[in-house]
Amino acid sequence: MSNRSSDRSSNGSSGRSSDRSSDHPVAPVSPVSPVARIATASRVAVIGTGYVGLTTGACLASLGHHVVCADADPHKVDRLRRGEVDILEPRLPELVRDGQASGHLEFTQDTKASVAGAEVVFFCLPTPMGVGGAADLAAVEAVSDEIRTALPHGCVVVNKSTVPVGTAERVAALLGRPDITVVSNPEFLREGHAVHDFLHPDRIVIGAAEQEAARRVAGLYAPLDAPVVLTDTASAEIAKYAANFFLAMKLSFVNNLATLCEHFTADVDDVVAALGHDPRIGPAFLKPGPGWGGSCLPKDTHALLTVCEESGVEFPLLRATIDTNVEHQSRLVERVVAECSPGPGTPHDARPGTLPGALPGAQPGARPSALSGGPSDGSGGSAHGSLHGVTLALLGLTFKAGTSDLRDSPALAIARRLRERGAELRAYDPALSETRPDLSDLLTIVDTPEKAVEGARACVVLTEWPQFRDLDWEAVAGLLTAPVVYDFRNLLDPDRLARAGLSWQGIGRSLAMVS
Ligand SMILES: NC(=O)C1=CN([C@@H]2O[C@H](COP(=O)(O)OP(=O)(O)OC[C@H]3O[C@@H](n4cnc5c(N)ncnc54)[C@H](O)[C@@H]3O)[C@@H](O)[C@H]2O)C=CC1
Ligand SMILES: O=C(O)[C@H]1O[C@H](OP(=O)(O)OP(=O)(O)OC[C@H]2O[C@@H](n3ccc(=O)[nH]c3=O)[C@H](O)[C@@H]2O)[C@H](O)[C@@H](O)[C@@H]1O
Repeated sequence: MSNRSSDRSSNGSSGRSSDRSSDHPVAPVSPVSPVARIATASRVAVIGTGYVGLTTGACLASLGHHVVCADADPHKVDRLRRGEVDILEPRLPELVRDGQASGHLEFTQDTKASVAGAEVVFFCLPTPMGVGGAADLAAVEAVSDEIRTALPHGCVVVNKSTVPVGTAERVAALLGRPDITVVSNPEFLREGHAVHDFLHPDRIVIGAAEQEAARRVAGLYAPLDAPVVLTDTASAEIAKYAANFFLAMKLSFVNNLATLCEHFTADVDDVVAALGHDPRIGPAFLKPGPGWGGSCLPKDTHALLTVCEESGVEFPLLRATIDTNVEHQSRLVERVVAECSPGPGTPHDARPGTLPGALPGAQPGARPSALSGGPSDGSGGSAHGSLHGVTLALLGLTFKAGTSDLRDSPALAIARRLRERGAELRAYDPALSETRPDLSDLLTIVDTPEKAVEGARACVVLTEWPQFRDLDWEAVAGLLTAPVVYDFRNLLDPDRLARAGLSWQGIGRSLAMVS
């Protein structure tokens, strides 16, 4: 394609306020600075009003475009028409209500009707993990079929969903409309920062076989101050998977690094700080945790793996990235099992220092050779320990702080493994205490942290909600039967916990180092 180029938008590059260079899971939600409105408004349809579609629709409307959003879920459409947004995204409810009030934003359940008069039609449809790990394109295919005859002559169909390479061509074939160009315009927003990221993107990637279609899509974003990468559809599709794969790779790297640090009584946070000063590496996205998850990183890495396997392309790093995540979670679970299993000589109500591998929480530094990690031989300790009769308190269930999304949450993956080992689980998550999703086959959701820890054998922090830092840890110590806190986000202040009489166990950091 002739328009392969990497350039900057006409607005230049200054002034963007993206906070991703310092991105880590506990980053505060960044303020969204105002963005100028468009000079020439377009008529846009957005199909699918989830995290990506609703954000796209509401933000494009805020720029001055006329947007009709369609969704197959009638309840969601009803709620949106009433201005009710059921996902946790700062500023999104306001943008939805403003868009409706100004007449720039409408919602319908009628997908076919939504495209009437549209110059640009966005697909923001789910592409979940399907059989064998491949991306399930059922929604994309169904909608292509549904709207093919209703699309206005010469309009542009834009795929914002994350899809395997070749999908733009496939959608074009399904539409069977030579007058219509299918453009790939992958989305890079993060949940919990969706509006900010949409209005202040690091880059806008547009893949198209026709310059005119690419220009029309780029024009929609004209007020945003962002670099635009114009390319072909295959490159745009690969760029999206490559970004999520690279992010996952950083996390698998840092989680393995944490294990290495545990082995040598080093401090992973200091190691990352040292790495991060090198501008070729940077500090972002290197916070160790309970494994990476969420609605996209797991499904996208698996989908890319399937693409590689099907096309006969070897990409060993990708397999290693996925496997490392699973192994990391096993290691964390085995740590808990090894220390909390009510085996001989491990009484349920043991005090600090009497647990195998536990650190004397009230005396940081008293055992400098003791690591926050459990067995560091890579095996993660005994795989045979049982947690039958053991109650554990889980703090945090969402896949990261700032969202209520549970899709592929590492917290749930760890909970499932602990449950398989026989543990009774009581969980508190600030984003779920009102909605209380039914997870009754796995755990009990309670509405305060105190109810979670009362009578529990230990507490496991799985999501980095900042408010956990300020819990009444003295009260927690009094409610747990053994005063151990597994901080799998390195969120808490170990000295603060020690003062409360709790033994803190983080990832990749020894108590000797943190004190
Ligand atoms: N969630 C995220 O942070 C990001 C997601 N993506 C990608 O964007 C795509 C959408 O993701 P989300 O917005 O998270 O999904 P979502 O699950 O939140 O929303 C999808 C919406 O599409 C609707 N839908 C499903 N089938 C439909 C049909 N046949 N007709 C009309 N509406 C239909 C659903 O009712 C739902 O409201 C996926 O490919 C995802 O990988 C890309 C970047 C960020
Ligand atoms: O394609 C997508 O859907 C999106 O996927 C991720 O965004 P998101 O799923 O919102 O979540 P992230 O903030 O990337 O976090 C993913 C996982 O990594 C974990 N994480 C993240 C950063 C870190 O330093 N450490 C860490 O453990 C989080 O806790 C979480 O489990 C990408 O960051 C977005 O750019 C992308 O658009």
